[in-house]
Amino acid sequence: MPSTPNQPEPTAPQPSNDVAPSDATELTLKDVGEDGVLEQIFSVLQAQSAHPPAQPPADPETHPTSASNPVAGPGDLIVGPGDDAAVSHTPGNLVSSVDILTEGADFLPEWFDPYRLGVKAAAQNLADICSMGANPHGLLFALAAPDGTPVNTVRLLAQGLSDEAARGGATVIGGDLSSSACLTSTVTALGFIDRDLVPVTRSAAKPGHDVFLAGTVGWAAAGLALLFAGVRLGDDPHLDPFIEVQLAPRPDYESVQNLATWASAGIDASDGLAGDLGRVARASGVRIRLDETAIDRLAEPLLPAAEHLGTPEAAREWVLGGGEDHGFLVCAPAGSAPVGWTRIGACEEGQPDVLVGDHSAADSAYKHF
Ligand SMILES: Nc1ncnc2c1ncn2[C@@H]1O[C@H](COP(=O)(O)OP(=O)(O)O)[C@@H](O)[C@H]1O
Ligand SMILES: Cc1ncc(C[n+]2csc(CCOP(=O)(O)OP(=O)(O)O)c2C)c(N)n1
Ligand SMILES: [Mg+2]
Repeated sequence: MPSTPNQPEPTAPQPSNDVAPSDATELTLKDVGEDGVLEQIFSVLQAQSAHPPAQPPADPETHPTSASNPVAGPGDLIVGPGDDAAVSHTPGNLVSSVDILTEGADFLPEWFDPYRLGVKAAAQNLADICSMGANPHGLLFALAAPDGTPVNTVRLLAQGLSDEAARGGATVIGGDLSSSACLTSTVTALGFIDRDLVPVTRSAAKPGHDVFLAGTVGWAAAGLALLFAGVRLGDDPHLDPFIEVQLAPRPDYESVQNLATWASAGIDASDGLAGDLGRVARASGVRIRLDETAIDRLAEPLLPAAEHLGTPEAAREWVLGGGEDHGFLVCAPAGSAPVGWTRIGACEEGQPDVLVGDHSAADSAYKHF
């Protein structure tokens, strides 16, 4: 039976290879020009494909995701970055998604960390592909940045993106550059699903299904609250893991391998567990009842962060309402989830809703506007 969800390892992801920052370290995008920036990005991506990524140590007890055994992606890249478009030899049906990270809405300059932002840009897109039951293949990296941005910032971004892509079984296959008043990274992810498999959509939950979680929920929200309160990585080792998940979420890609063979409906929890399940409930026409004991269990590890901020009740709120960990939520027949998944509730007949006790939480998803 599925047990405790995987805990993120507290170790920070680090740039994986020994690419020298080059003599362009102090130079800006304006100094080197568009071709110069591209050269820098390509050198990071090429070094990446020459060296398999070094992985932060994972504790197999708490983090079954085998970081040292990246998920193998489908398809072969025939033409990579540097031409008008990438060309891939691909199996299966195409699965595609895009997500934006923008200064102000998704991170603040006060805690901007380019390597980790690259990881986050890859993770949030790979999670969308995986939650459909597909295998990631490639990422397209569109970057708009002020012309005074250091070139090394872009190198680190590309490296974080590329390292996390490798962890998810994908590669960076192209992108675009533009100048802008503030930094915006837009990543498009492409993946594939076997033609004989049914994609895991939001609309296929049925009364009688159990609801399962792989990965974490609430850690990124705790990290965000800490960052807003002025806490930074390195200030307190007990708080670092939360900030780490906010800055560089690392979804449990291993658990979603073969998802389409056993799960019916699914979503990655980017906007909050209850709100995202609300989307599943509405799309499927089911009522989801969450197990309060499971929610309390998920809240427990967040208590150090909540107590640090003087708001112990926040732990539960982060679990139900916090996004950005990119934990995976699926609805599937009881008993069908493999090891690594935790049962957190069930689907039943009724008005579409997400119930925690008597409380409806279906409309709590994070909204940009
Ligand atoms: N600007 C847009 N144009 C077309 N479709 C969009 C746009 N923005 C969002 N969507 C679609 O709306 C749905 C919900 O988007 P979103 O909330 O961003 O999903 P997710 O949390 O999976 O990233 C997705 O299918 C997405 O493709
Ligand atoms: C400065 C700042 N404010 C707020 C947040 C919180 N936040 C931003 S986006 C988001 C939800 C997910 O983002 P979205 O871009 O909508 O991802 P999607 O649902 O499309 O996958 C949250 C909780 C943050 N990370 N940084
Ligand atoms: Mg989106």
